[in-house]
Amino acid sequence: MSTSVANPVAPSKVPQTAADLEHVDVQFSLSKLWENYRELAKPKIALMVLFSMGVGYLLGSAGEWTLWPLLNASVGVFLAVVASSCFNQAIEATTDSRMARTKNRPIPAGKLTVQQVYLIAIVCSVSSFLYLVLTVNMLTAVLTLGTTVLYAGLYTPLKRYSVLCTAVGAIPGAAPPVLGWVAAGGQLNMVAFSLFAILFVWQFPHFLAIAWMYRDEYLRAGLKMVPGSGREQMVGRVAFAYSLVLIPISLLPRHYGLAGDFYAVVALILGFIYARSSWKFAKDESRQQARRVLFASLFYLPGVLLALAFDHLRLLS
Ligand code: HEM
Ligand SMILES: CC(C)=CCC/C(C)=C/CC/C(C)=C/COP(=O)(O)OP(=O)(O)O
Repeated sequence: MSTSVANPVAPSKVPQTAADLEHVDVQFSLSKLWENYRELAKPKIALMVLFSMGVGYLLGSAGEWTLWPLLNASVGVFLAVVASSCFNQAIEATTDSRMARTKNRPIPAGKLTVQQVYLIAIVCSVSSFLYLVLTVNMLTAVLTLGTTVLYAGLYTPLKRYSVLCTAVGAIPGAAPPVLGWVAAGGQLNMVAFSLFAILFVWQFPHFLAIAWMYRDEYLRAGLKMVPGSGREQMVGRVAFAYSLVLIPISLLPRHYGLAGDFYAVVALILGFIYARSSWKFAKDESRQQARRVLFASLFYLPGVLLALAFDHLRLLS
């Protein structure tokens, strides 16, 4: 494992004497330390993962859910998300340093070394696996570890070689509700698959909009994230096609009896809003329209999951 990243501590800042040490602002250092670890964990994405997992847990427990197993599953999956993100940042230290969006992450900014981040990744991965085996169940532990392996071991290196990487990355991305489902004792059946399918398809307009916005950065960094080889309107059209496919897919939970008409109506309305933003993006590939697709995606997913959870509880009561 080699690194070209500079030593995080500049020599001029290293305290030389005991008197210097007294002047080290402990509070400042702690807040800096916290900032580094927060950046490593990608907290907003982690929150969305935990929320999706929580909804999967609620649906998988068929009305018999209790708080402790949910908290245990959340701890285990959170550790795996941190591990996944650390592996990703350690593997991509060089490409991250070439993009404005990622160049201030702890490794390219010289605040943590590649080795330190790999160490955190391994510790979090092992802790996640053991924690889930001991407090939840073996299936959840194995699937969560598999999710990290797929994300860090396949998707992340593939970004440099093929645009198909995003279809691979969408598999770990769609795993969270299934992890919650199996943590609650649910079987790996078509019902669990319907939750997976919603997140899987949802991701395409989400990351196509992002890939288009950052296409120049990705190109400079040598990452193959944008389909269509630069052809006009290609990215928008693909995003729109996926947003249309998402509409019938989003109705599967109703088909399997997880939720009822309330959910179906909300899913149709949100699906229409998401498809409309993608359609506008397809017609006018601009930064503003791409941002709107990203915004619609971040509104769609929690909205659909909330409606699903709410309607499921309504049917049970
Ligand atoms: C192949 C799949 C995915 C790719 C390539 C991807 C990529 C990205 C990127 C690059 C950003 C940063 C956008 C920016 O800085 O402007 C982002 C934002 C975000 N993504 Fe994804 N994403 C994927 C799947 C997911 C999944 C599965 C979730 C959650 C379950 C998710 C949740 C989010 C959230 C919440 C944000 C906003 C974060 C923020 O504003 O800091 N993404 N995504
Ligand atoms: C254990 C578990 C549930 C893990 C889930 C991992 C996870 C959140 C996957 C999301 C999907 C994804 C491909 C994100 C983008 O990564 P990127 O490398 O393209 O993002 P970046 O360019 O910002 O690093």
